[in-house]
Formats: sequence, structure tokens, C-alpha cells
Amino acid sequence: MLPFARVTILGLGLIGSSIARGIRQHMPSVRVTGYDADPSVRATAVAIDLCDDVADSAGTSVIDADLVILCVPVGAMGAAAADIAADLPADAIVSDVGSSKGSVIEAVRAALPDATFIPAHPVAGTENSGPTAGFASLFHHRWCIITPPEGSDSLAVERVSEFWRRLGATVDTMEPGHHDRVLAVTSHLPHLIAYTIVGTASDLEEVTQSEVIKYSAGGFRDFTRIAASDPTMWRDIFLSNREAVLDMLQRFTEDLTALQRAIRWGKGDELFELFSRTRAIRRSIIDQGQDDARPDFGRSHE
Ligand SMILES: NC(=O)C1=CN([C@@H]2O[C@H](COP(=O)(O)OP(=O)(O)OC[C@H]3O[C@@H](n4cnc5c(N)ncnc54)[C@H](O)[C@@H]3O)[C@@H](O)[C@H]2O)C=CC1
Ligand SMILES: O=C(O)C(=O)Cc1ccc(O)cc1
Repeated sequence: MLPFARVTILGLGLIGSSIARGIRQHMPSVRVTGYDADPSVRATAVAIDLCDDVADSAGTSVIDADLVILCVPVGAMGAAAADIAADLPADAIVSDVGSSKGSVIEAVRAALPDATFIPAHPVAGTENSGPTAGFASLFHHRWCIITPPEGSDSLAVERVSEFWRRLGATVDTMEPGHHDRVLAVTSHLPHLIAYTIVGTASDLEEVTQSEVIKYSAGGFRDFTRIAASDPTMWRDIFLSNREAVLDMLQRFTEDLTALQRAIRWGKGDELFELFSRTRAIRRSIIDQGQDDARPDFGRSHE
């Protein structure tokens, strides 16, 4: 049996529109209502026939929903939740897709103290944003981490888990604080490093902009893809997962300083040992079939 019959998606960008498309593909009998605060996004959603219905306000979008998914930047989760507070059916489940969990749980709980809130994070995305960037297969064979706060209703957790399995994801559950530490090192720090390296390269006076672009084969090119990620979304992630990111950044800075010393003092064996270890990590990820499934890495959208 389908876990939900009427799903409302608040925020029709990359993730919201991918969920809408995934529902059409995998759960075609489910009715999808969408809402976005940006009128031009709502107009695009209507033009591309993304949902069964695009509502004019957040409140009207949720009136008969049994699942409401907040797909807005993490800094806007509290406001989006407050906008539906007066109209949310008592038995609806509220979920989200935010990249950080602790601060989102706090903000949504403050706005919707009586709602059943089951937070989730699909660990799948691209550097693109907006309603036309989404695609139905985004979540296929990717993790979706559910982070139920203590005391969560287990049936509600199972229904949200089943929803994500139907979209093609593999579901895991994690304590919210642990999630934020794990993602700080596997996702947030890599983005910070990419933003830094691309910014540094463009600031270097002796390297002109045209040379940066001209010679951007290989490693630098990979960094520019990540550094093209949405500025609002990533500003919000760093501010909301501040403690964990600062902690991991401290560790990273120490390790970088150690590498700096190894280079300065010609300690080739130290460099070789690290690079061998990291090569083995990459190879074990590939062996486990967890290499990149994004379309720009050679896989089809559908
Ligand atoms: N982009 C990615 O690769 C991934 C993003 N996420 C998370 O998903 C969420 C959404 O990200 P994207 O879809 O990439 O962003 P996006 O920028 O493509 O879409 C966000 C949409 O939310 C709308 N919005 C903002 N405030 C709103 C409000 N108060 N009410 C209604 N609509 C509002 C915006 O107008 C925009 O259309 C974020 O929390 C992000 O951390 C999770 C996994 C991957
Ligand atoms: O495009 C990439 O490389 C990503 O890392 C996408 C992504 C961004 C944010 C998330 O919370 C999860 C996945």
C-alpha cells in the first residue's frame, strides 16, 4: 500500500521538483500539490505541468495533505513551517529535505509544536537549482537519511521511509546531531574547500581569469562544478551547521598544516603514504558501487 495519498511540496526547486517528478513516475496515483514563495517559480511549475495543482498560498496548499515536505533552504524552514501552521491537518505528517538537521528540527518544532515532524535528508543533488533542474531519477540508489527526534512515532517514521524507498532511495536512520557531524565532513567541508579554491584562484593577480578558465581541465574543473552550487542554500547550511563545520574545519586546517610541513621539508614518504591511503578510499567507494550517479557523470536522467 502507498504510504501517502496527497503530498504537498513547499519549495519547487531542484529537490522539490525532483520529488514531484519521482512521485509521477513511481506513485502515479498520488496527488501532488506544490507551492513556492517565488511567483515566477510557481508560473514555471504550472507551465511544465510539474504538479497536479500549484496553490497560490502556503496555507491553501496543505489543507487536505497527508504528507507535507518542506523543500526550502534550511534558513527558511522555520518561516515555511509557520506559513502552514493555521491550515495543517492534525493528522498530516510534516517532513523536510534539509542538508542540516539540528537547527531545522528546532525551527520547525517552534513553528509547529503539535505536528508530527519526521525530518529527512536525501543525500543526492547537483550544483543546479530551480524547478527545471530536477529529474525523477535523482534519488535512485542514493541514501536518504531519516533523523527522527527522540519519541518520534515509529509508524510515521516507517511511512516516510517507505515514501523514500518508492522514490528509489536507500533509507538509513541517524540521530540528528550525528547526522550533522557526518555531513559536515562528507559534504559541507568539501563545498567550503571548493568555494575557497575557486575564489583564491580568481583572486590571484598573476593568474588572469581567462587562464583559470582556459586551463581548467582536471581537478580545478571538478571544484568549479561544486563551487557553482546555490549561494543561498550553502550560506544557510554553513550558518545552520556552524558548530560541526567549525570543528571539522579545525581538524582539516591541522592536517593541511602537516602537509605544508611535509612539502617544505621534502618529506616525500609522508605525502606518498597519505596519497596511497586516499587512493584506496576512492577505490573502495567505487568497488561498493557508490560512485557518482549524477547525470553529468555519464548516467541518464530517466
Ligand atoms: N541542491 C542539492 O543538491 C540538495 C539540497 N538539499 C536541501 O534541499 C533544500 C532545497 O534545496 P534546492 O531544491 O536545491 O533549492 P532551490 O533553490 O532549487 O529551491 C528552493 C526553493 O524554495 C523556495 N522558497 C524559499 N523560501 C520559501 C518559503 N518560505 N516558502 C516557500 N518556498 C520558498 C525558493 O523560491 C526556491 O524555489 C535545501 O534545504 C537544501 O539544503 C538536500 C539535498 C541535496
Ligand atoms: O552536487 C554535489 O556534489 C552534492 O554534493 C549535492 C548535494 C548537496 C547537498 C546535499 O545535502 C546533498 C547533496
